[in-house]
Amino acid sequence: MDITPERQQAANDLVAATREVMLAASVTDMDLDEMRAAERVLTEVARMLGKRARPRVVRAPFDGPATARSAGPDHPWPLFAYNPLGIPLQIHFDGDGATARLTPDALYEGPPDLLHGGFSAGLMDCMLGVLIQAQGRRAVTASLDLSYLRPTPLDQPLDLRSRIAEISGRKITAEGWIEHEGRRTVEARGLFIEIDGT
Ligand SMILES: CCCCCCCCCCCCCCCC(=O)SCCNC(=O)CCNC(=O)[C@H](O)C(C)(C)COP(=O)(O)OP(=O)(O)OC[C@H]1O[C@@H](n2cnc3c(N)ncnc32)[C@H](O)[C@@H]1OP(=O)(O)O
Repeated sequence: MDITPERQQAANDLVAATREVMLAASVTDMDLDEMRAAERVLTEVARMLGKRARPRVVRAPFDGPATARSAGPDHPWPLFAYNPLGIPLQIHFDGDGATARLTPDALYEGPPDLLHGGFSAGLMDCMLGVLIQAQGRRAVTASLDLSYLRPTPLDQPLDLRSRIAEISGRKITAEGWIEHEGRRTVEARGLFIEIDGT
């Protein structure tokens, strides 16, 4: 990553604040005038930040997850620290497995009071894909199968887990699941194919 630690921290803080704004803007029940005033402020902020922009969101280094994995389970790897659209995760690695804890808020609602299934799929793709990345392998998702076993609630802590199931040449199969209060709500199985390049 070609930015200094101070800039990384400032970018992470800005993204975290943006996420707060996204949630507040989605659920606000203020008066019309106040909403319009907030919109003007946000438009101005967007103009200010957009004066000098990169073509893409900052990428974390490829070997970040592997470094976190070798440092042990107490050194989580942060995901989506640079992108407010992603669901931020702190992924802990332990050998061939990964875990993360998340409390999804109103931004991630699908059915009333429940986590949107598309977000569950994205979370699983990340839990599986980053675990593979943490083994030092460059791989992309070829297929991802999900079973939605029971509804996944919002505003409650969820445990996300993944593990490597099988490696055969370039093909890596990984499994993952989402748990609420010890019961699985979603299960996933993904096939990842190793690729060349960066
Ligand atoms: C450059 C970027 C660097 C990135 C560095 C990593 C960054 C890490 C970030 C992690 C972040 C979180 C994880 C996000 C992960 C994504 O979101 S990845 C984005 C979504 N995925 C994609 O865009 C992939 C698009 N698909 C492709 O590029 C190509 O189809 C693939 C998957 C590379 C395979 O193409 P290919 O290399 O030509 O493979 P091919 O030789 O046809 O097949 C190889 C084997 O795989 C099997 N296979 C291939 N596809 C399938 C399939 N869909 N179903 C079943 N079997 C299949 C074949 O049957 C074959 O099996 P064998 O005959 O060897 O037994």
